[in-house]
Amino acid sequence: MSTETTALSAAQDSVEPVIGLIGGSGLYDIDGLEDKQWRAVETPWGQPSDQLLFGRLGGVRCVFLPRHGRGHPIPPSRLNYRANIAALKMSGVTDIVSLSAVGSLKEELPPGHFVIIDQFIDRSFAREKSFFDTGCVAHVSVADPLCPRIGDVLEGAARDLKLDVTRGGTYLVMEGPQFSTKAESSLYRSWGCSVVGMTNMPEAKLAREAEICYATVAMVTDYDCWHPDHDSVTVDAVVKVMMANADRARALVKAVVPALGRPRGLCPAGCDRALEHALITAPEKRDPALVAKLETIAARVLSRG
Ligand SMILES: CSC[C@H]1O[C@H](OP(=O)(O)O)[C@H](O)[C@@H]1O
Ligand SMILES: Nc1ncnc2[nH]cnc12
Repeated sequence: MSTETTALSAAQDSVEPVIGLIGGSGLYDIDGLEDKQWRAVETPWGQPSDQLLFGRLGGVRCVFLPRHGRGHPIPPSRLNYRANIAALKMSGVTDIVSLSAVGSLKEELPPGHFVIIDQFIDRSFAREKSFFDTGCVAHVSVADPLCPRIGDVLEGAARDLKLDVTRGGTYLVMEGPQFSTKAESSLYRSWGCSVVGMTNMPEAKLAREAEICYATVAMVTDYDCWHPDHDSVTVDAVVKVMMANADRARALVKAVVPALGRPRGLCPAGCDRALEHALITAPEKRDPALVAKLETIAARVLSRG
């Protein structure tokens, strides 16, 4: 390789991170952001849940999106997951930290506990799950659906802050909006799942298609409905625990953003190169209208033809 080519690929491989923060139930704003500004972002997939909040934390560029919109008007099945992820990608986001309220499926994960998720079982069924479609087909790997590099940073910060945290756990994504039956809750427990929630899929799959590193902090708010010594989950109970969790969630965000924002090389886990070998439709068979939409999330690979 010539010196010129080496310098060029080194430049392409260096990342100035922009941190995306997706706030779940109870987290509709982020405090401590400097130069903050709510701005509407239109995408070829429609409107995201709300305007996005742009700003800086410790000098690092951040973009916050309240997943359900401010005031929580949108239920999990009606979220425009594609628009949410496309809006973050179009805003330059390279790394997403998803913050979510979840029910616990294990005795040892009580309300107030944080779990840095490493796997999902996706039982959602009434959602658009891919940016790709007839006219441009792609199959990305989601064998490891969460970014371990961001997971390491989250774990280190959570331990420094002395939060009750577990590294690793499977998040069962249900369709909702009703909470689970006791039979469903027992089934998920028998599968070894750690927590249950309604939102992180297809969000994580779409982030992978958009080549954005994605990690989830699941904040336990309840024992769902399986625990003999605890009442079945209600929204009131979730909101109450989330209020108590909110300060810890904000402290964690403040701690991780400066570390995640340091200039770095490509993600060692390859999340940011997920489309490298994923496109299968021959260039001459691609639908130009779909390709034009995909330019917002997959320009890196589409430009090769
Ligand atoms: C308000 S309880 C149910 C609701 O909370 C979780 O949302 P998020 O992941 O955005 O915090 C859960 O998935 C449900 O959408
Ligand atoms: N028990 C539960 N089931 C689904 N989503 C939740 N979000 C918070 N608690 C939940």
